[in-house]
Amino acid sequence: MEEKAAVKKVVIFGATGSIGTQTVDVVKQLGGFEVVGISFGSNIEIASRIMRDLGVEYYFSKKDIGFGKRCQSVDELLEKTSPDIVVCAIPGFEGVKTTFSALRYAKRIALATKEALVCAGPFVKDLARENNVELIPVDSEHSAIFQLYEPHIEKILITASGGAVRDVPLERISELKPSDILKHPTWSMGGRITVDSATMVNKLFEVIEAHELFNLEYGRIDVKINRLSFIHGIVFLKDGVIKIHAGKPDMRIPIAYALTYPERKYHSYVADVEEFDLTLFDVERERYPLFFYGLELTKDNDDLAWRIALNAADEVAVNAFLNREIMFTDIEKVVRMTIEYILKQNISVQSIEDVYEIDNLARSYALNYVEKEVKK
Ligand SMILES: NC(=O)C1=CN([C@@H]2O[C@H](COP(=O)(O)OP(=O)(O)OC[C@H]3O[C@@H](n4cnc5c(N)ncnc54)[C@H](OP(=O)(O)O)[C@@H]3O)[C@@H](O)[C@H]2O)C=CC1
Ligand SMILES: CC(=O)[C@@H](O)[C@H](O)COP(=O)(O)O
Ligand SMILES: [Mn+2]
Repeated sequence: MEEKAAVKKVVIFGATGSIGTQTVDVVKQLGGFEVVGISFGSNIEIASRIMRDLGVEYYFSKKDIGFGKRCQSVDELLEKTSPDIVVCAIPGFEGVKTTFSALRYAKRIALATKEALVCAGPFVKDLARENNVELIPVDSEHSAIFQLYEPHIEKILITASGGAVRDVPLERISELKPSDILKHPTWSMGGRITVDSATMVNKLFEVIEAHELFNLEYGRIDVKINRLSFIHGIVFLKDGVIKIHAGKPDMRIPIAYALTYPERKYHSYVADVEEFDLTLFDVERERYPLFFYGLELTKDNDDLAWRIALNAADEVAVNAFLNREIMFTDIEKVVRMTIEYILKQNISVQSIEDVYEIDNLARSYALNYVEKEVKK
């Protein structure tokens, strides 16, 4: 008789967000997974709904939701729940910190928080190896490459949608407001990543993420625009074979794969040939200056310092933009100036403590720069 697989215990960090709530949908369809704990920021309404709906016992948040068992820290949440899988889906540097916690307790991390690999890729990978933690990407393009991956790779390609600015005349981009930039053409996501799609800082993060996950030199990672986000990733093998990963944009698919890997158990809509969009366009240099600025930096600087500064400054600038304190095009200034400041300090990142220190330094610089030089 076939043995029944044990139910897997899951903790979701960032449960009330776009990835978090889609993870809840997936778990409900799949069966065989029990959400034993969640963390969230301030959305008590959605958190309460998830807790009740799934019968979640533990949570961590600065807010008290009035029922369930509230933990005092992320570490306590992980200690109490002993999860098999942690879904890391908190954006920004807070997401980096909580991913480090997950690396000490989980057997598998379903990683949406790409910032962890951008700011601290080598440390994240070392800890995963030492603690025997499987690191499975959730980011759609990286899930695609992960699913296609085999040795003998010549190069890979990940796609970009082009974000909200892709069809806007260049001279009008600076006028765009948060409500314009938050209209993503293909995906429905949280605020930070949606703005990052428009600057293509998201794609710069993803190039770095692919470099870390698949140990590929930057020169072997290509980016093209696919307007419907129908193609997610392409792997070019040395024997001439090209493998394409495609399908309608739906984050539930990579989330489910990260939970069920190496099996596939999730059911979703299957696109018909009439819906295929296999056309790829070049990324325009003038439209996405930060993306190209960052790509230049990958060429001769493999130290982490500029990457930590990139994330910190972008986080500060995107917040300021969403709060209507700076213009969309000011994001570029804040990020460039902060990276240049950090590069001048000539700090080599040797430890996780250094990562925290540089984040602090870059964040303070960026905040000050926004306040003194760019605020409207
Ligand atoms: N959304 C997507 O399709 C994709 C997202 N990603 C990555 O996944 C991550 C999450 O993105 P997304 O789901 O879109 O983001 P959202 O903004 O939709 O959700 C963020 C979640 O994190 C919580 N949160 C935010 N700040 C804190 C904090 N300081 N402490 C504790 N919890 C916090 C929020 O809580 P609350 O709302 O309750 O305050 C919310 O639950 C990001 O790293 C993003 O780059 C990657 C690929 C695709
Ligand atoms: C869904 C997902 O993986 C996002 O990271 C996506 O890549 C964002 O869209 P852009 O291609 O516009 O950056
Ligand atoms: Mn992506």
